[in-house]
Amino acid sequence: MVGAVIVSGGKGSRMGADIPKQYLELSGIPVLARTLIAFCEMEFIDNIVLVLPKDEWETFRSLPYSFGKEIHLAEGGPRRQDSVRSGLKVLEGLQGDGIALIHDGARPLVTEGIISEGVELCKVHGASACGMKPKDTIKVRGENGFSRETLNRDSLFSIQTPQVFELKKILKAHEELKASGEDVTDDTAAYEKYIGRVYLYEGSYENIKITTPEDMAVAEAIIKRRKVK
Ligand SMILES: Nc1ccn([C@@H]2O[C@H](COP(=O)(O)OP(=O)(O)OP(=O)(O)O)[C@@H](O)[C@H]2O)c(=O)n1
Ligand SMILES: C[C@](O)(CO)[C@H](O)COP(=O)(O)O
Repeated sequence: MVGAVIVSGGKGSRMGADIPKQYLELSGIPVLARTLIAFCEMEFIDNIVLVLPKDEWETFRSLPYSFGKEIHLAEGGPRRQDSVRSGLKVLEGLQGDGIALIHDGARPLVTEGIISEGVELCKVHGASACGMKPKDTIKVRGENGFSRETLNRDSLFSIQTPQVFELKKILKAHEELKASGEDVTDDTAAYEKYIGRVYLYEGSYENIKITTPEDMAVAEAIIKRRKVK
């Protein structure tokens, strides 16, 4: 079985909006609804778990959308990794084992191709995550503000979601991570620490994370361009 955990338990503090960023509308449809629709349209996805702060469950249930698949709710935690763990546990209750896709609720422009390629590559390599080569030169900045080093861009990859794993393995990695008290910024880091390597494939420069206000304008422009194409 294949399940998706969509994490939307964050505060959206960098967006600085009056409402949680997942309810901001892009061409009339909330960010989170766009993300869920993308996953609900995929026939091979058996289960969808949405991680949300408990006090947003009613707001979510009152959204005027029928997603065509049951959306199971899990409670968000203080850090992204806590929200992911919470979602994976609910997914384990639903399907026991199989494959788990983990995706940011704040990445509404993910495509069918990116999702299905991630699953296929996970089946071949054990784990996969998409990303893109950075377009800029990447430097290490020293504490005093001066440049310290220029990294070799050929081997750098800016990581996105979905990230795809065997459910039991990524849950084990997250349980170990919790016990260790360490922080990570994505699930590949948890997997690499306790399980093994992750195959990295090309996502899209359009698969952006809605993080700061200008991301909304960029996302609107991408949606308009897709309509014209
Ligand atoms: N405790 C958290 C923190 C983040 N996320 C989710 O992880 C994704 C990526 O996080 P980010 O874009 O950083 O969202 P926020 O944490 O909400 O943003 P900010 O850091 O600006 O507050 C988002 O879909 C967010 O809702 C989550 O489920 N639980
Ligand atoms: C998971 C992620 O989107 C991969 O790029 C990213 O690490 C999330 O980071 P954030 O600081 O929680 O936005």
